[in-house]
Amino acid sequence: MSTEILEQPKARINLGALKKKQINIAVFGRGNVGSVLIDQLFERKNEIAKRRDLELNIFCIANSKTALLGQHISANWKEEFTTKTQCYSITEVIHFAKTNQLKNLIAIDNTASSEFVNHYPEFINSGFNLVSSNKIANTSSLKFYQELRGLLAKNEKEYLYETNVGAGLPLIDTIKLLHLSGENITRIKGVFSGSLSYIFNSFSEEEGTFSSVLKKAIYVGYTEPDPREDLCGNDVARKLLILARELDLHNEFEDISIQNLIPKELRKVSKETFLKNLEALDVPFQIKKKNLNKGQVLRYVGDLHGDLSKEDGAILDVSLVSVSKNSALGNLQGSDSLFEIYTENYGNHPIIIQGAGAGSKVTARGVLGDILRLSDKIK
Ligand SMILES: NC(=O)C1=CN([C@@H]2O[C@H](COP(=O)(O)OP(=O)(O)OC[C@H]3O[C@@H](n4cnc5c(N)ncnc54)[C@H](O)[C@@H]3O)[C@@H](O)[C@H]2O)C=CC1
Ligand SMILES: N[C@@H](CC=O)C(=O)O
Repeated sequence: MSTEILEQPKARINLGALKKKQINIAVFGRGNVGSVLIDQLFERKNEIAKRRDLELNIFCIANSKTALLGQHISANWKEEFTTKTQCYSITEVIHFAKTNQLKNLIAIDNTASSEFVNHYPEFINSGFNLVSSNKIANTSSLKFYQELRGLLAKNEKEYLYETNVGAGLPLIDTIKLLHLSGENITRIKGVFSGSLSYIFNSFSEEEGTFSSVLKKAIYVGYTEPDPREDLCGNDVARKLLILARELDLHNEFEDISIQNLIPKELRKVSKETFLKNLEALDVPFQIKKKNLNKGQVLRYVGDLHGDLSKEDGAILDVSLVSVSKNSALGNLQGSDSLFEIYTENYGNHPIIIQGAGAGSKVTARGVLGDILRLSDKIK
């Protein structure tokens, strides 16, 4: 019997040359979060291409006034942004995507602008998916919120916003899954703000004035573009409302009871005047600190409670409280947020999610996570 050695057939398919799925990204807002996100995208691009067969391509980078548009923007974007930008409108960006036949589109909203949110429907109708760190769309009227979801479903588009609550922490996804799987969430309580966590953790422990700690929080990028949004409680209130709506509760922003931390005379002045007068906060907060009992510290807390099984049964409170230094909330360090999620089956032992609740790096990483999640969903 003779044995024939068969020659191995030559591979006919060059797998390396197979086209990767190209995801075309327009980034709006190139401030703290936006610019770190763009850098992270360029840093991770090759690794992601290798591991996920995805080509993440940025074709637009814009701030409030000007935009850089190009089929493939390079890692040298900062320099190009100073030399090659143009005034733009959203319609022009959409037109650019159409004429260049760009598919698999994602618009990223890293602004804090309500005006920009008004363009979401235009993006969706033009074939864009959305990712946002901006919390405004989810905290506008319930009517807008529901219509947006209707429009997304009609156009088979996605909208991800994991960084809206807890920056890079996996919070919204966890709440969504618990709720969808039928685990009854009965209460969510905690320190929702990274900046206010940092401010009260430092101020309660250290000798410095309130304004000096606040200035540092602004400087490192923990606060909102207008820090009054944090200090007046709106930012924490928004986060509370976003979580409430994830649980299908029908609350409006006006339903939230909010303790405003800004002295009355500084609430309506311009941002510049406010920033020049931060020292006006020193005495009121020094008094609050002095009035604390031994072993207590200040924490700014959000609380979603009441009857969460009824659409209109929830109570939403945002307030400054004194807690024992030895409690979970009292123990917080740095800019950590802490979310206690109480559910029927977990009883009195809440699921706890804790970690940095603000900062451009963790937030940008969370936005990048949403881009990757969305890229997987795009067929
Ligand atoms: N800083 C943080 O730790 C976190 C921030 N966020 C959210 O991220 C968003 C951005 O925050 P930052 O980067 O700190 O703000 P930033 O003030 O540093 O940057 C905002 C950017 O948006 C641009 N912009 C404003 N209006 C615009 C418009 N109509 N069209 C296009 N661009 C516009 C500005 O020119 C600027 O480039 C905010 O919505 C904030 O709530 C969310 C989680 C954590
Ligand atoms: N200003 C916010 C930033 C994240 O949402 C905060 O302090 O938590």
